[in-house]
Amino acid sequence: MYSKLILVGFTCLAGAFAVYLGQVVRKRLRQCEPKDIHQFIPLPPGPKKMPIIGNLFDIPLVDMAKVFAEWKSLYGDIIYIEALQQRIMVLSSFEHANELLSKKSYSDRPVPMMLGELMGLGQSFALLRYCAAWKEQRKFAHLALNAGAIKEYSKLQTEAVVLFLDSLVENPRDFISQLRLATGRAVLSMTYGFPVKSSETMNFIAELEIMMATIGKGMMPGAYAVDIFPWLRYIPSWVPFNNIHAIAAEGRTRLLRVVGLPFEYAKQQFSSPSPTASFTATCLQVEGAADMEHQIRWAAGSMYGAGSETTMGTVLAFILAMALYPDIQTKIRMELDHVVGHGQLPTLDDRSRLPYVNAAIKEIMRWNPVVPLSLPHFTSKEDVYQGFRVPKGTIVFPNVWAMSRDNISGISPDEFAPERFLDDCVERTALDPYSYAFGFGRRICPGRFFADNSVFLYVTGLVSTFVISPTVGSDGRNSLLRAPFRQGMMRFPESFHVCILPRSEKLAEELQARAREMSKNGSE
Ligand code: HEM
Repeated sequence: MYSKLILVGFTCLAGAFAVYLGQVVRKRLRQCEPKDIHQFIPLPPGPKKMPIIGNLFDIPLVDMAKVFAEWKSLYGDIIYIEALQQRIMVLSSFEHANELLSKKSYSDRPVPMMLGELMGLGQSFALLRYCAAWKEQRKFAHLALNAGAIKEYSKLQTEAVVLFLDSLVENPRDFISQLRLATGRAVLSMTYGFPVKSSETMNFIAELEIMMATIGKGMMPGAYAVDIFPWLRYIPSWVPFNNIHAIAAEGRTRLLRVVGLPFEYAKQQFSSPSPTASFTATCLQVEGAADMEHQIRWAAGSMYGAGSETTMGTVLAFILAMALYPDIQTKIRMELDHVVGHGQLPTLDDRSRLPYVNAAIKEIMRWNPVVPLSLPHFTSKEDVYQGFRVPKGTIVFPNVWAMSRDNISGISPDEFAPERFLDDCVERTALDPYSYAFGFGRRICPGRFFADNSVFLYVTGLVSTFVISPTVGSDGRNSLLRAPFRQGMMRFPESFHVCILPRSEKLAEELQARAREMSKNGSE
């Protein structure tokens, strides 16, 4: 009897000890995981690092995306570099970018210290970390910019395009600054409900463009010393040669102005008897909007920076392509004349009947993608992918430029050829740029439907009413082939010259009459 009791007691003790031991082992393993185990896993390949500075001198200062694409033949599709402690991974194929950024959902963003934290732009959802505030702003953007909601804005988008085309009749040489104005007008009007052609719009665009220059500079990795050595922020402002605080204060003041003032206008407009449809008005209608005003203000304040220059750069690439490829311009025009009517400005309703135009729009986004390294994502935890370790805190660039260079269709990637997207022209069509040009996963561009409609209206408006050609002179086409491209996060042709002439005097007069009519109907 006693021996039975002892046996049962012993068995219970042994069982309890085994359970305890299991828990200890599991806990230890959890502590090891993932970090320690990952230490033994190799990082993805990349150029050899130097002590302390890493690959600092390997990182190209111009055409970064193109150089990274060339590295593909040396290191493969997943490249890893380090510069001054910053880890960077470049994904050069659509499959890897889609797998990591969309399916595994690397949705965080790296935030530059000067621009994001010291100036305060980190409150804008384009630069917010992956957090509750980002989710709120993102919901607002989805509400006001989804494929159905953007129909509200087609009138203002058409107005901005007509004003641009009208300006070309009188002043074709000024097409770049006129296009900057037009794309800015459309985004501001959509965001806050300003009339497309108004003095408020002009004033805000002037201020916003100054802010854009600051943002353009601050987005470059390591633009300010404080981005690389964040502790510099603690050096007091009275220390000689320390201008960090002065630069930050100036940027912060300007930013608060350009985000705050138009929002106040939109709020007033919203409470008037006949409010105009706009991004802000849509958000203010949401139940409980008063408690979320801060997020609405910053969601709206994100639009100009993200939407104006990207659209402009895309249309500039199209204008360059039309001067370089007159045969393709003729094909687009023939389709427009045939489907919509000679010299008629197409509307968004015509789009589904214009396959060649749609292929040409895809081709602009592929030929010279305006954000060739997209916007960087960021890893908020350790990971292992394809046998490689992906450390926490790695900046991840999807190399859109490399993705756009595919040869699947058999047509050289350097050629501007909409045919590569048409089933009846090639055996295998090229990878659809809508799958990569607007980014990936939860961070995908929320303005893509609005942008796509704008690009359609510019492309069709330009070709149906004007002829674009190289400027007269022996070196016309050659100088276009050497057109300088803006360097930085955004890449687009700048300061190039083309000849833009109306197809006929009658069409020019019709355009002018239409622009006058719009001004009379309350735009100014
Ligand atoms: C042709 C024009 C455009 C292109 C090529 C473009 C491309 C992109 C890309 C590549 C991203 C980064 C996505 C990612 O991180 O994975 C992005 C983000 C963004 N875009 Fe666009 N975009 C365009 C126009 C617009 C327009 C017109 C708007 C607004 C009206 C807009 C608003 C935004 C915003 C707010 C973000 C940040 C999203 C976030 O971080 O959650 N974009 N865009």
